[in-house]
Amino acid sequence: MRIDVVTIFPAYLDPLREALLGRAVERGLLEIAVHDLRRWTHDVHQAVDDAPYGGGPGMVMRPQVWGEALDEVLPAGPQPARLVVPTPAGRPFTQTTARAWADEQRLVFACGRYEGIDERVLLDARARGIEVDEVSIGDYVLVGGEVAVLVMVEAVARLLPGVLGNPRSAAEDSFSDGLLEGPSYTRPETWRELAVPDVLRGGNHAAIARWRRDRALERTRDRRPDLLDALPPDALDAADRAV
Ligand SMILES: Nc1cc(-c2cccs2)n[nH]1
Repeated sequence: MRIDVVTIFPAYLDPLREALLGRAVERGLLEIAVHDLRRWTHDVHQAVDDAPYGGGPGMVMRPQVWGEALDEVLPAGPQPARLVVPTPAGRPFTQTTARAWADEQRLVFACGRYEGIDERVLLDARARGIEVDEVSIGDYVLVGGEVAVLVMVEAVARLLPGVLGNPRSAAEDSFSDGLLEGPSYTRPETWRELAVPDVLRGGNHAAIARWRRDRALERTRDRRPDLLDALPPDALDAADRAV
């Protein structure tokens, strides 16, 4: 997978070179290119935004600059690319989104200001046959899209083959079965007079699986009842419903 990010703050994306993602890039499991949007300005001030038509606070990012940037980064023609625009006004980005995008050849992220990018940039991209997704990472407002891109790139990249040490991690993490993950423990067996649950220290794998499922169901019911409501009718068996 190749990921391109267009932003006026390229350094904000440096964390993508660190740790797990940095190693995945070094190993050629994915490519990440970050582009400074100001490269496509032609005025001495390198202006990337302007006052909104119709008035109102803040600034809107100019279509000419974005148009030239995306013409270069996302050339027209038959390429399986997806343009992702983070915005508080977007559709929710979820683990389902991350899994779908993990199958893409190319993802191009456009980091805009909170007040947004001129709508015509998205209309033009769609008119050129490009899939455009406006997505939100949560119901709160950031200043720019860069942090949202870091979140989404990490959520997608960890699903790519070879990126995680143990592929079971991605298969069994929260949301993989529609539930939140339950509590985890490691050594020592007792810490500050708090003991690891006995069942986890025994060798009964069926009992451990049951205990973990029960804790996941309890936690999901307590913190995210909406996820329980969204489960398919046959997702919970009699033992689950007894929790
Ligand atoms: N979920 C979410 C996205 C955003 C922004 C994207 C671009 C500027 S602000 N805020 N909150």
